[in-house]
Amino acid sequence: MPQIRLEGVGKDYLQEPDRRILHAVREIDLTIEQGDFVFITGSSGAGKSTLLQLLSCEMQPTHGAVYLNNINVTAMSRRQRERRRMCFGYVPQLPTLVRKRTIEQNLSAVAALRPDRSQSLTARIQKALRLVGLGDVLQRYPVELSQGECRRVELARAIINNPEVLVLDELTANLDEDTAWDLFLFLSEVNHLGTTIVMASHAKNFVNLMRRRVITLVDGRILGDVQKGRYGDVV
Ligand SMILES: Nc1ncnc2c1ncn2[C@@H]1O[C@H](COP(=O)(O)OP(=O)(O)OP(=O)(O)O)[C@@H](O)[C@H]1O
Repeated sequence: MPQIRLEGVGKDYLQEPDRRILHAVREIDLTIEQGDFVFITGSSGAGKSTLLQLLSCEMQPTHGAVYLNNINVTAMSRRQRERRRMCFGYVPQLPTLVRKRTIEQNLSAVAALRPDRSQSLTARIQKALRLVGLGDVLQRYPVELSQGECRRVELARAIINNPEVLVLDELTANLDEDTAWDLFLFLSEVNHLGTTIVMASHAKNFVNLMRRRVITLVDGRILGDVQKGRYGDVV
């Protein structure tokens, strides 16, 4: 049974000021199995971020349905959908750390959603930060960290509740090669332990080195879906 299945999924946006309808994602049929590592590639505006938000139930489609473990999530109430969303760890494209909160406060809001009696919140936060290669930054504010460190904090927040699926939107954009490579190696290990990873990326070199499943979007449609693919593969 596929972990995630999209059937005829489309997303339209109403564009201001002329109220033109933009078909950002069109009639997508897609299945993702538990343990897959999938790159979503395509040029700017191809619909990658929209597709990630649709498949992780962050956004409702205009057409079609999203199934998680064969259950139609699109047909659920908002509250039921939000509960299902707990199985995802999501790092959006734009930074989302709250500037006026410490790193500990930023992570504890998410960690508290899935309490674990065997460990304190602080211990869990420290562990997640260590896993992504960060030292003691608990009492620091986002503005006191580099861009790469902030991305790592966002990744730590995404993994803290042991999600079944990690959905990552341009996690390594604007990071130096060493930092990006460290993150790709970390993600390989997480995937090896069974977590599904779906990642939008422009990082051509890394996509080519990793040789995982590569989905290529063009104008909101899937043009290529290649196992052990390379950036831009369409067959
Ligand atoms: N909230 C929105 N309202 C209106 N149009 C939107 C909205 N979000 C995205 N779009 C448009 O939908 C299309 C797809 O956007 P999306 O962000 O999914 O593409 P992308 O492939 O992730 O692009 P990039 O690589 O630049 O991040 C673009 O033309 C974008 O301008």
